[in-house]
Amino acid sequence: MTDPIGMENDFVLPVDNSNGGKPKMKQRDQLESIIVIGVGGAGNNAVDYLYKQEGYMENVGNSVKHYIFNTDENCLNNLQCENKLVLGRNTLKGKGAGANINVGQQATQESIDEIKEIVKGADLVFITAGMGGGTGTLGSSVVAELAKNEGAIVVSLVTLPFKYENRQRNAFSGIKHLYLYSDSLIMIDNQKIVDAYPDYEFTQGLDEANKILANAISGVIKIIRNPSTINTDFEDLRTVLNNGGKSQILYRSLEGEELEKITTEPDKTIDAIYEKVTTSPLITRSNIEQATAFLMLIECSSHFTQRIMDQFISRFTRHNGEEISNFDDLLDDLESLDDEKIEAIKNDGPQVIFAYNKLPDTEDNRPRLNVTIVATGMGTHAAKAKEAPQQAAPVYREPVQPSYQQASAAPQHNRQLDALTINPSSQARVLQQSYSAPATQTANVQSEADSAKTLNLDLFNTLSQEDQLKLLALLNAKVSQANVDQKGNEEYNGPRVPEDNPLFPNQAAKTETVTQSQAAATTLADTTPIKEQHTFRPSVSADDLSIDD
Ligand SMILES: Nc1nc2c(ncn2[C@@H]2O[C@H](COP(=O)(O)OP(=O)(O)OP(=O)(O)O)[C@@H](O)[C@H]2O)c(=O)[nH]1
Repeated sequence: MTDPIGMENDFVLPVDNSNGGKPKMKQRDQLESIIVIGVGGAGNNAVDYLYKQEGYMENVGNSVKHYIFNTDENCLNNLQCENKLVLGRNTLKGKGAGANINVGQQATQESIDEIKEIVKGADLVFITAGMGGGTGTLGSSVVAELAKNEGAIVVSLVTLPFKYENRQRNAFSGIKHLYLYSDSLIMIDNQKIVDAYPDYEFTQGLDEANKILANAISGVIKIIRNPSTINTDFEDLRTVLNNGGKSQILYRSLEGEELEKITTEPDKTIDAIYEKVTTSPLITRSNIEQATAFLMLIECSSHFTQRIMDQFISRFTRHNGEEISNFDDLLDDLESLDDEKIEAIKNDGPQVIFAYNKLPDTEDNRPRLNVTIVATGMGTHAAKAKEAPQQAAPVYREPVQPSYQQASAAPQHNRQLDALTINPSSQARVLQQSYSAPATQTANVQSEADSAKTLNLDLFNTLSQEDQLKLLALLNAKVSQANVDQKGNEEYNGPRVPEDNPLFPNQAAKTETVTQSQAAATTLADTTPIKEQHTFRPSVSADDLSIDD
């Protein structure tokens, strides 16, 4: 059946490189370890879909290990993938988890030793699962956590249930956990299949979702495995995913009519291509215009000239072609090019790492384009700031206004309070929810001689309520400013390179740190989810406060 809205993808396959030769694969011992794991029925089907695609195993999949995990042994036996693991076999005896997410989680935990062995030494692990069912919903996050503990990049691709299944609560419980252990989480909304393909036969509709999952997986593998004229590799993927924020993987294959006017009306055609690449009828909202880094593989026919490539990539990076004003001056005076001047050069827009491959010409000289994109940084502070460049000081998130602030007027000038300084580099354990701090907590107060003496925060309770309000308001302002300074430096200079940003620290550990600190002292304006909190929260503890007398 033809695609009714003309937007779905062909399958991703490697292409000949521009020299006309076959792509040369790396030697086996040079290869990163890539593993694809399908957990539960939907996850198993997505891996099976990959298997069945003509050319996938020969061209992409052979250097990758594929596994299907399920509590339901029958389901495993009906699929082609030969690496199968029955989860919780001792307890469930090969029967399914019966839509019970706790049963699925326990079954997966029962098989933890086998899973650890499978993900041992992995560099990149793709996990696919259907959210809402018993096995994949929480089983996937158990697998993701084990993979992350191995130091792997974890890319999770999941489906959200149809509305009529009434499994949304389970589904979001799964997403919440999986998000913690995933460097990238791609969600396909099954309900959107109904809207986009209402007349498709049921399984054919499901396959449209499976196709997107499969394309995302094979597209990323291609980006890091296949040599091209301009090459990208695993480390590029690591850099881009290390950029933080939400990420999205997009793939689109276009040709014929869709690109007919690429040489005569490039602007219009590029707008149309952009629209098609960035909107998929099934993937949940991507907000790709907020991305702060892109990894792209562009495979295209000779119609894509230098000028058209410039226009096309700039469409994503929002680069408007304006010259950097002082660029020539800098070039003319290289001898005086010091660190300060280099620091002042603005990288205006998201970073792009791209691979390029020329597609062989067809007999009828049809324009062709395959584009695979990993976009990251959506929903981050930097991305928001790009949307609102007029803001003088970037704001990470809308803090919930604490009640004490709503009640108080703007803080009055107070020499002692004004001199308050904050060390923004410490972990988040902010101010007490109530004004009375535990007697054990202290703040450092600096005398004029700059020697620190200690103020017991019990003293805080001796202040009048008005002074307490002033102090708290001022602290909050200082925290925001410190955060702005710190994050501004880190995030406005483009994506962080791995050296600056420890690679994928154990997310579980992160969560624990924040949870402990939350227990120690509840933050004043705290309604942010744990992961976001870890990333964006102002970081100040009572121990980090000092007051210049
Ligand atoms: N797109 C797509 N979605 C599927 C497919 N199979 C199942 N789903 C969805 O995934 C959800 C979970 O179903 P399964 O993966 O079969 O469930 P499970 O994780 O194996 O859990 P149990 O069957 O309870 O052991 C369902 O509610 C469906 O919404 C599929 O082949 N394609």
